[in-house]
Amino acid sequence: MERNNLFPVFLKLESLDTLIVGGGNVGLEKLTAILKSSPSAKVTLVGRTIQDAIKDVAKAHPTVKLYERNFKLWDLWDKDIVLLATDNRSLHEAIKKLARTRRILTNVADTPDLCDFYLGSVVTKGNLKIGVSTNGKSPTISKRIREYLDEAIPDNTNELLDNMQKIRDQIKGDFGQKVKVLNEITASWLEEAAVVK
Ligand SMILES: C[C@@]1(CC(=O)O)c2cc3[nH]c(cc4nc(cc5[nH]c(cc(n2)[C@H]1CCC(=O)O)[C@@](C)(CC(=O)O)[C@@H]5CCC(=O)O)C(CC(=O)O)=C4CCC(=O)O)c(CCC(=O)O)c3CC(=O)O
Ligand SMILES: NC(=O)C1=CN([C@@H]2O[C@H](COP(=O)(O)OP(=O)(O)OC[C@H]3O[C@@H](n4cnc5c(N)ncnc54)[C@H](O)[C@@H]3O)[C@@H](O)[C@H]2O)C=CC1
Repeated sequence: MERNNLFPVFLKLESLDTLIVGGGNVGLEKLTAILKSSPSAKVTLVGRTIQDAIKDVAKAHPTVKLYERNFKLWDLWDKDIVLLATDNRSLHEAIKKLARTRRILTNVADTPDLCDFYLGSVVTKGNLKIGVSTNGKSPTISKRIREYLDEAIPDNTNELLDNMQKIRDQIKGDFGQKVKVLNEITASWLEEAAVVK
C-alpha cells in the first residue's frame, strides 16, 4: 500500500516570520487558515493588489502587515516560512528557487511538486489540535475527516487535558514511575469517551 511520508509538526507562528505573496482569493484562504490556528501569527502579506477582505482581516489582527506592491527579493530576507499565492506560475518557480537557497520552507498554491510542506485540515478542542493530511490526494477528504473528528471528539476534552496536567505536575517519583501512573489512570479513557458519546 502507498503511504504518507510527510512529517507533521506544530509550528509557533507567533515567534516565526511568515510571508504570503498574493492578495487574491488564495492569499485570503492561506491567511485565514493561518490565523484560525494562530491568531497572533506574525504574517507579512505582499500583493500587487490586495482584496478588501484581506484588509479587513489585517485590521482585526495587529500582527499582520500588508504591502500593496509587487514582490521584491528582499521580502524573503527576514522570513522563515513563505506561502506563494499569486496567479503567476513562473514567478512562483523563481521565488521558490530563491527561498530554497535561503533554506526557507515554502508552500506553493496549486503546485504540490513545488511545496516543502502542505497545509492540513485542523481540528481544535481547546488545547487539543489534530492535523489531517491525505498526502495531497484529496483536500476534500481532509475537510470531511476534520468534520467527522470535530463531531466525534467531545467538547469537554480540554477539561481532561487540564486535569491531566494537574496530575502530571503532582505525581512524584522518578520518570518511569510517573509514566506508569499516567498510563494507568488513562487506560480506560477510550472506553469512557465512547460511553459518554
Ligand atoms: C497539496 C495541498 C497543498 C496546500 O495547499 O497546502 C493542496 C492542494 C490543492 N488543493 C486544491 C483544491 C482544494 N483544496 C481544498 C481545501 C483545502 N486544501 C487544503 C490543503 C491542501 N491543498 C494540501 C494537501 C492537503 C492534504 O494532504 O489533504 C486544506 C486541507 C487546508 C488549507 O488549505 O487550509 C483545505 C481544507 C481545509 C478544511 O476545510 O479543513 C478544496 C475543498 C474546499 O475548499 O472545500 C479544494 C477543491 C476540491 C478538491 O480539489 O479536492 C487543488 C486543486 C486546485 C485546482 O483544481 O486548480 C490543489 C492542487 C493540486 O492538488 O494539484
Ligand atoms: N481562487 C481559488 O479558489 C482557486 C484559484 N486557483 C488558482 O490559484 C491562483 C491564484 O488564484 P486567486 O487568488 O483566485 O487569484 P487572484 O487573481 O485573486 O489573486 C492573485 C494575486 O496575486 C497578486 N500578484 C500577481 N503578481 C504579483 C507580484 N509580482 N507580486 C505580488 N503580488 C502579485 C495579484 O495582485 C493578486 O493579488 C490562480 O492561478 C488560480 O487559477 C486554483 C483553484 C482555485
